[in-house]
Amino acid sequence: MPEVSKLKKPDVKLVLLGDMNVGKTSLLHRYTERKFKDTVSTVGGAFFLKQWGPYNISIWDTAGREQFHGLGSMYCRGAAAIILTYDVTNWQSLVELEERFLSLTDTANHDCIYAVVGNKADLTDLTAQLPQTSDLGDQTKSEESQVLSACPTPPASPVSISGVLLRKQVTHDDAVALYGRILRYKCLDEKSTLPAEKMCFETSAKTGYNVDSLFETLFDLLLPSILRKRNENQESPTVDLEDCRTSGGKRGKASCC
Ligand SMILES: Nc1nc2c(ncn2[C@@H]2O[C@H](COP(=O)(O)OP(=O)(O)OP(=O)(O)O)[C@@H](O)[C@H]2O)c(=O)[nH]1
Ligand SMILES: [Mg+2]
Repeated sequence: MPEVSKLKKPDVKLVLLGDMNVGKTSLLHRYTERKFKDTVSTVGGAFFLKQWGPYNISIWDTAGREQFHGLGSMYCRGAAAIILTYDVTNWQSLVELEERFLSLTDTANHDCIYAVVGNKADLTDLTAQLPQTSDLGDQTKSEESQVLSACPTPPASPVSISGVLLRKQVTHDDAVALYGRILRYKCLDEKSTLPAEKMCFETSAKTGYNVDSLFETLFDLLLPSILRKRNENQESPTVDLEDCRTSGGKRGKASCC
């Protein structure tokens, strides 16, 4: 797997959360391996280390199945960024984020960054069906031009290249509204935190649509956390047990609101 190593010490932790079948594992495969592969439903969780410039970012892919729910808060402990993933064709997958997954983030860092991500956009949007240039070799680039020349302007009617588009069940506005509720749950001021327009994405793990943009936006936003952590480690090379106990100790919902 390119740029992925299991030996280096991670600087920060990013966690993918969301219901089963929304495409968390596929998003990670697409980003790390540049492919859309067959997946099996994740058991427990899986860990990848991504080298981002001189920094190492651990990315945790978690299981969405209810039976693994208890593990979620453990995976979120000390997280610097959490991707809350839903499926744009499945309204319930957005509801589950709020009802089942949001409370798991209580163990994340107090300054954790949240992204709300609607995956499988290729099923509902024509633009998300076009292959992403960054993922294409020369041969596939010419295939892309064929697709583009066969479709010089996007058709007005919802007819897709690969078949009939599905009805979008979750709109961008629904995701933005959820992002606002997440900020309120976290007792964060909307004016002083990252804006919803920047933190709500629609992606397709299948075509690669917006996948690099999602991960790389988050990595850039994580830079201050990484630098702070590296500074702290240089200043105090000894282990602070109190800090260890509370590093994931985000204030609980009840205590902050
Ligand atoms: N059309 C389309 N299908 C997708 C996309 N992403 C994932 N899938 C399909 O959705 C199914 C579930 O994908 P996974 O990546 O295994 O989902 P998951 O969220 O990791 O599921 P759990 O591990 O059970 O929590 C698979 O059949 C994927 O091929 C996408 O962007 N577009
Ligand atoms: Mg999975």
